[in-house]
Parts: sequence; C-alpha cells; structure tokens
Amino acid sequence: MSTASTTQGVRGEERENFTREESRRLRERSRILLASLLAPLRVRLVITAIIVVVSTAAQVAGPTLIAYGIDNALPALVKRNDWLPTIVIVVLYLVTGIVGAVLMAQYTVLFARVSQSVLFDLRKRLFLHTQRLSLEFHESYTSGRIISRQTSDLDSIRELFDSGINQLVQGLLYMIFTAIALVSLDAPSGLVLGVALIPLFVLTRWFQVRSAKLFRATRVTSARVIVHFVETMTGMRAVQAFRKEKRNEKEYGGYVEDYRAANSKVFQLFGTFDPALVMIGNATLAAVVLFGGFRVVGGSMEIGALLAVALYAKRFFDPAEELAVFYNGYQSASAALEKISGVLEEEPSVPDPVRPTDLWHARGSIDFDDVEFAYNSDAVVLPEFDLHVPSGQTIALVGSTGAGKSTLAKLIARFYDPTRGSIRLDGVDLRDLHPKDLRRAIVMVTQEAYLFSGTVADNIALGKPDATRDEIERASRAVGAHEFIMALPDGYDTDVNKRGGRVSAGQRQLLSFARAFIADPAVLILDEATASLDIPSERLVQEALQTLLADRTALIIAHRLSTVAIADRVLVMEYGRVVEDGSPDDLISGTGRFAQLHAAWRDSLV
Ligand SMILES: Nc1ncnc2c1ncn2[C@@H]1O[C@H](COP(=O)(O)OP(=O)(O)OP(=O)(O)O)[C@@H](O)[C@H]1O
Repeated sequence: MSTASTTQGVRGEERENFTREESRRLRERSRILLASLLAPLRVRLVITAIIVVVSTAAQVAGPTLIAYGIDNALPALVKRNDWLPTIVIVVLYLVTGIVGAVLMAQYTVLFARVSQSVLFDLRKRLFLHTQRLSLEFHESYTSGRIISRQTSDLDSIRELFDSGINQLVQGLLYMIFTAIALVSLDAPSGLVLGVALIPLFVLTRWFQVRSAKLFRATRVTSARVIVHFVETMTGMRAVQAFRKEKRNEKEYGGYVEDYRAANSKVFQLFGTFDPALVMIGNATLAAVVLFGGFRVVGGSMEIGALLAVALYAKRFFDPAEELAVFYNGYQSASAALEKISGVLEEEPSVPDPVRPTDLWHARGSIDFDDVEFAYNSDAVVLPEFDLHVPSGQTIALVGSTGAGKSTLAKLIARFYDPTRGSIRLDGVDLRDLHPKDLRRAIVMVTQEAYLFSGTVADNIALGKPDATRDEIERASRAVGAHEFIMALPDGYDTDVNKRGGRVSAGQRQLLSFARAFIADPAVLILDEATASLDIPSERLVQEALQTLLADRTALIIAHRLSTVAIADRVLVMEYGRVVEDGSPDDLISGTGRFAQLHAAWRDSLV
C-alpha cells in the first residue's frame, strides 16, 4: 500500500509507529495546513516580528547603558563636572525602557490577534468540513473523537499559541541579544557563558526526553477520562437501566487516578528541573563575577562592565525554562494539528456532482438498475438489486432484521452511493442531481425523530426554513399534531428542551411527520418507529401517515404490520434481495413468507 493510502485522512490516527516516509507525509500535511492558516496573516506577522525584535533589543540595552554610565559618564561628571554624558545615558535608559515596554505590550496584543485568527479559522474549517462529510465517515468516526478534535486538540494548539510561541520567540531573541551584548561588552566573560551552555544543554535535553514521555502520559490519560465521561453521559439510559453505575464508578475512578499520577510525575520532574536550572544560573553568575572581579582588580576590566556582565549572565537563564517547556507544548500541538489535518483531508464519500442536473419538479419515480452495495468494501449487503417504483406508489418494506431495509432507504436518500449500478429519480442518476434538488425531492424520516434545541415551531419549520406560522399550523393540523402542541405550555413557542416541552415518543413522531409534510417532498422514506405506541396513539399515527403519504412516492420500513395495510405494494426482503413483491391482499392470501408473518401477527392480536 502506498504511503498516501496508509495515512490518508483519519487512517492511522490510532497508530503509534510510522515509517519515516509516513511521518514525513504527516508532517508535510500539518505544515501545509498551518501555512494555509497563516498565509492571510502575512503582513500582520511581519509587523509583529519587527516589533518583537525592536522591543527585545530595547530591553536588552539597559545593562550596557548602565556600564557606560558607570565607566564613562560618571567619571566625566566627577572629574570635569560634565553632566551631558550622564544626562544622555539616563534619557537613553528611560527611552529604551519605555519603548521596550510599550512595544512589548503591542507585541502581546498583536500576537494574540494572530493566534485568535488562526484558531477561529481552524475551528470554523473543522466544523464546516466535519458537517460536510458523509454519513459513512460519521458512522465509523465516533462522536467522542470528533469532540476531542474540536476541544482538547484545538486547546493544545491554542496553548501553544497563547503562551508557547510568543514566549519562544521572545525568549530566543532575548538569549541571543543578551549573549551578543555580553560578548561585545567583555569577550572573556562570553567564554564563561559558553561553558555554562554545556550543562544547560544537557539538563534541557534530559528534561525534554523525560517530559515528552510524561506529558504524553498525561494526554493519553486525560483523553481516557474524557472518552469514558462522554460515553457514560451519552449512554445514560443504558447505564441506569443495566445498573452499570458501580462498574463505571470503579472504571472512572481508575482513569482519574491514572491521570492524577501522570500529572504528579510531571510536577516531580519540574521539582528537579527548576532547582537545577537555578543552580546552573547561579554558578554561572558566580563564575562571571569571580572571573571579572580578578580582572577589575588587575585593571583589565571596568567595574561598570562587570556589573553589566553580571546582570546579563543572570538574565540569560530566565527564558530557559520556558524554552524547555515549549518543546512539550509543541509536541502536543503538532500531534493535535496532525489529527485535525487528517479530518480535514477526509473527502465526502458522496461527492457533489461537478455538473449537476437540475430537477425542479420531481415526480418521484425511482429506479434501481443492477445495483450492488457494500459498506466499506466489507461483505456485500445488496448483491444485485433491480426495482422500479412508479411515482405516487406507497411501498411497505418488510423483512427480518439485517435484511437490508435501512440500507435500501439510505441509498435512496443518497447517504451512500452504490458500489455498482445506478439509482435514478425520474430518470436522473442521484449522483448527478443537484444536492439542493435531491434534498427537496427526497426526505427521510428516521426512527429517532431528532428534535433540535429551539421551539416546536422551529423544529417543524426545519422542513421548510421560510415557512410562515400559518403553514406550520396547517402542516401540524394535517398530521394531527395541532391539538397536543396547543396543550403545551407555550403552544408552538414551547422550547422542546425545557420542562413542559418534553414530548412523548408518539408526539415526537407526529412532529417529525409535520416537518416532512411541510417539506412536501416527491419521495418520502420513513423508518417507522419500533416503539410500541398505545392503541390510540398508534391510530393517530396511522391517520397522520395516510395524510402524509397522499400524492407522493413513499417507502416505509414497516415494523408494524398494521402499517402494511395502507401500502399499495409490499416488498419482502431477505439477505439483500426482494423475495416477494405484490399488493398486500395478494401476498396475504398467498402462501409465502409474508402470509406466514401476517398470520402470526393476526393470531398475536387475538
Ligand atoms: N454502517 C454500517 N457499516 C457496515 N455494515 C452495516 C452498516 N449498517 C448496516 N450494516 C450491515 O448491513 C446489513 C443490513 O443492515 P440494515 O440496517 O440495512 O438491515 P435492516 O433490514 O434495516 O435491519 P433492521 O430491521 O434490524 O433495521 C446488516 O448485515 C448490517 O450488519
């Protein structure tokens, strides 16, 4: 398999090891993403860079000015009563101090703006792209992982921007300028600093290697805590129904403990690193002062220069810790960027047509022509499927579980494309249809009848965003939902997520019918709820169905055999094939599979 195919999109996200070629490709992908995020901010970045260079240079100038003041300006004042050099030094000191501080403030603000723009852009891109990806992607890439991309991954990139990169740039510049100033002030002291760099380098390397492992452990353990939490909360009904609380408590306790232990190891590491860093700094300072002291006594160095060199030597180590920590922030942010770039690289498996065919007024005839279908090239679900549904026909799909009924429905709604053959609406291949026309012509009402946060009216209007209140009410009346909506605390304006706005399973189904009715599609696909409604509710739903199905092509996945009665035609499916096809009456009076099912159902009613 090629490198591109093993690392394409989110493939390889769970893997720990990569070949050199694969790692190179992943880095390249992250780099391209980062470059595309930074490209629009080019001008701002250049200005920010200039500001930070000038600001750091101004800050570093202080000790040199002090040295000049002590060694040259003060003697002139004392010996010749010449105030000018002293005044110049004091003014310069003040000016560089003020310029350094003002520019530093500017730099912080500008950098924050750059990082906010990058994050805003990335967050938006990720959301829009994830939403555009086909159902196939979402069925395998769990919501926990999507949530991680949008939260913890974006957070580690934010952290790197907020405290990492600007401190890195500042810190590096600071060290470089300080070293230059120190060497130009007194080259021999530069040598001492050069020697001090060796233990500093060794200590930093040691810290990076140890901390990389420990920081990774904190990331892994924290991800486990989040995933377990999300899973428990989303599956709360099953958790409580199966009394899984105790087991969860133990598991969650274990994950939290691992996370705590990982964090405490990180703190222990800092406990060693920080004092060691301070020691190296102090030892260097002592060596510089001692070495300089001898030379001052010997007359080869001025006292002001010694003071400045001591100040530089002391400040030189200030950014060292931030630089060492940056490495970890960088690692976790680049891992995050790699995963996000993977999601962004995914392409919808149901692509929009390049040259779409418009279909303004669909009539609703559907054809399956030599269709074969398999999920993710696994076992074939529909081996060879041919079907003609004339417009206006109501079809009931029955068959044992796993026969392929939902798959058939998903293919008609074009959540997936067939692996062979074509599916056509009014003679136009679904792959060539404009997505807008497709969504207007074919509507699928799923079992879950999902309600979004908002009012009842908002939820119905989803089927036709510009619907007036009149249209909403008419649709609700048509499917028999008006009465119960009016009985809600605020009628159509009741918030479905608030107390009192909670609706029952049957009512939820009626709302989704109203939503479909207002959308007025040429083809309606209905995955009928298995929830056993009580008899009055079932009757209500049956009546609503009749209204909803009138004058359009309909395909109902019928779990209740009572629904079959309102169908013009019944398809019995087994193992991805149609094994019986006929009117309900013909099939019932026959001796086939459906006749048996129907007899068993009728007996169960008596
Ligand atoms: N997203 C998926 N990925 C892989 N295989 C799937 C997927 N969805 C369904 N399948 C498989 O396809 C086959 C048909 O499933 P389908 O959901 O279409 O059956 P069904 O007739 O609607 O069943 P039910 O009445 O239980 O809903 C099953 O073997 C199932 O395991």
